[in-house]
Amino acid sequence: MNPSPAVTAPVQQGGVQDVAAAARRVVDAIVRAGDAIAAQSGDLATALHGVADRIDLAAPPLAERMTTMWLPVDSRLHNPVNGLENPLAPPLEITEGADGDVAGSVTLGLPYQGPPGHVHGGISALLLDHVLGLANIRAGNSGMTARLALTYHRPLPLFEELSVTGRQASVDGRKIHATGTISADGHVAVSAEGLFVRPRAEPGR
Ligand SMILES: CCCCCCCCCC(=O)SCCNC(=O)CCNC(=O)[C@H](O)C(C)(C)COP(=O)(O)OP(=O)(O)OC[C@H]1O[C@@H](n2cnc3c(N)ncnc32)[C@H](O)[C@@H]1OP(=O)(O)O
Repeated sequence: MNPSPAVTAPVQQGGVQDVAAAARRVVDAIVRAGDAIAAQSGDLATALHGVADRIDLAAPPLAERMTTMWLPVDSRLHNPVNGLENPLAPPLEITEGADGDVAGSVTLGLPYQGPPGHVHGGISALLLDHVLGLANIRAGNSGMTARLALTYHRPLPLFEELSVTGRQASVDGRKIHATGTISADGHVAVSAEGLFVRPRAEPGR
């Protein structure tokens, strides 16, 4: 039997992952500081634009980047959930369960706030869509999200470690069902049922 495809990417020190981590820190600091940085806003904006200009100068043409970033390892590095090279990714730390399930842990700060002190519901959907998708990839049968039904049982706290789980439940032709949860302090706060549809095979493939 083939081993299930890996859904985690290697952690690297000193590369693009460090730059993404620094950018994440900037986002968090801006949201935490709020009006406290109003007096320095001109200087700060100029400095940050300067950093963005340096990075833009080094970036390849978009079409080139769009090709290389979908190589299998790169897609695990740049996605907006556990992609360590993507500053938008919280990032969720993924572990692959021995039983084929996928689990993740993450602690979310103020940039992800919805209700006061709690996680925005759309962020929960993002985490679960991704982890259910990864569980399907691990199971060797994956597809596009066609429907994602979420139940919000209780508010999900910021600043506490959250556990995210996903598992493939069944496969019916091109239709794949997967389920998952997000828990805090051992209590399920959000549960999900997803329908994923494997794209039709292209003619000649
Ligand atoms: C590290 C890498 C990270 C990897 C993990 C990432 C996971 C993230 C996953 C995503 O976020 S994907 C992006 C969000 N999803 C989309 O953009 C999908 C947009 N929709 C589509 O592209 C198409 O609608 C889709 C491929 C889902 C289905 O189109 P098809 O033309 O292949 O479906 P078709 O009409 O042939 O239906 C096939 C079966 O699925 C059913 N179906 C399709 N869409 C449905 C739907 N929306 N709700 C319920 N059932 C649906 C349909 O009824 C039918 O059932 P039966 O076989 O029983 O008749």
